[in-house]
Amino acid sequence: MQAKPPHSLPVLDIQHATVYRGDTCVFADFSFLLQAGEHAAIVGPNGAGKSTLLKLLSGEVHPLALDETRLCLFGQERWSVWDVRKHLGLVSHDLQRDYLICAEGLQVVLSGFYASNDTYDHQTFTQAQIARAYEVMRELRIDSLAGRMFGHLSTGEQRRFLLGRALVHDPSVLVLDEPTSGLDIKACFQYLDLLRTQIHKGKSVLLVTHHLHEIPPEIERVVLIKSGTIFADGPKTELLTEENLGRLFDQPLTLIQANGWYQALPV
Ligand SMILES: Nc1ncnc2c1ncn2[C@@H]1O[C@H](COP(=O)(O)OP(=O)(O)OP(=O)(O)O)[C@@H](O)[C@H]1O
Repeated sequence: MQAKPPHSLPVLDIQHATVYRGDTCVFADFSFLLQAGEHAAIVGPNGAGKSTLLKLLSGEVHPLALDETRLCLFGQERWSVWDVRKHLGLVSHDLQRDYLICAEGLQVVLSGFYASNDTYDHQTFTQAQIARAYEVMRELRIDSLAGRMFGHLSTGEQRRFLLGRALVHDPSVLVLDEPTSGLDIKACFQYLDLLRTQIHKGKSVLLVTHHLHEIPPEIERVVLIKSGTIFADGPKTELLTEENLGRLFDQPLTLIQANGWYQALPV
């Protein structure tokens, strides 16, 4: 039987996962499926388990080894860190914190090839890899900043470099953790514009957030999670209601919508 190409297999298939962080059971019997080519926004309040889900994908945390538990990436139950890096472009806030402030922009993007927090003497880069890094920086409009130190860049510019780091492998899926938090309106809109370009180029996007305004119109599926449990999963147009979001965040709110974008306001 011919093996299916990775792009036609489900990106992510989690079945019956129970996950602990320290003594806290974050997920009990958690299941989630993301098909190839699909986009989804996982929306939940602080402490819902969003970061834990991302760490499950990056291999930083593991589910309990129960008979009924399955965790497949691109159809594979066992994957190497290398496979994850190549197929999943992970952009998380931890990176922004951990990054060496003296790394130059180009090094930040190149470090994606090694999933490290800087480039080091023992790492070598081919001309093709360097050319790819410049291609990504041009696409993200940060090529003129290639020689600037990461610590001397604005938060918006830093975010774009971290997106570049994730894109350098040309992964089929981008996984983003609250990508625009901390950005001003212009930087936020610029970032979302770049993200939408990636979606239009065919990348799947899994966005984890508690900010409704950063869910681009192209992401049509939302998964509402609270206390490690999915309480709704389906079309954004049906699930993003004042009632559902009020229950999700334990906070009455007014929901506004324009051109496929959403925003929550106080009542
Ligand atoms: N290292 C840890 N040890 C013990 N408990 C943890 C640890 N990390 C997270 N938790 C707990 O796990 C639960 C889920 O945390 P997680 O960080 O995944 O939530 P989150 O949805 O990402 O929250 P936020 O939006 O605030 O980032 C929380 O109750 C949190 O206190």
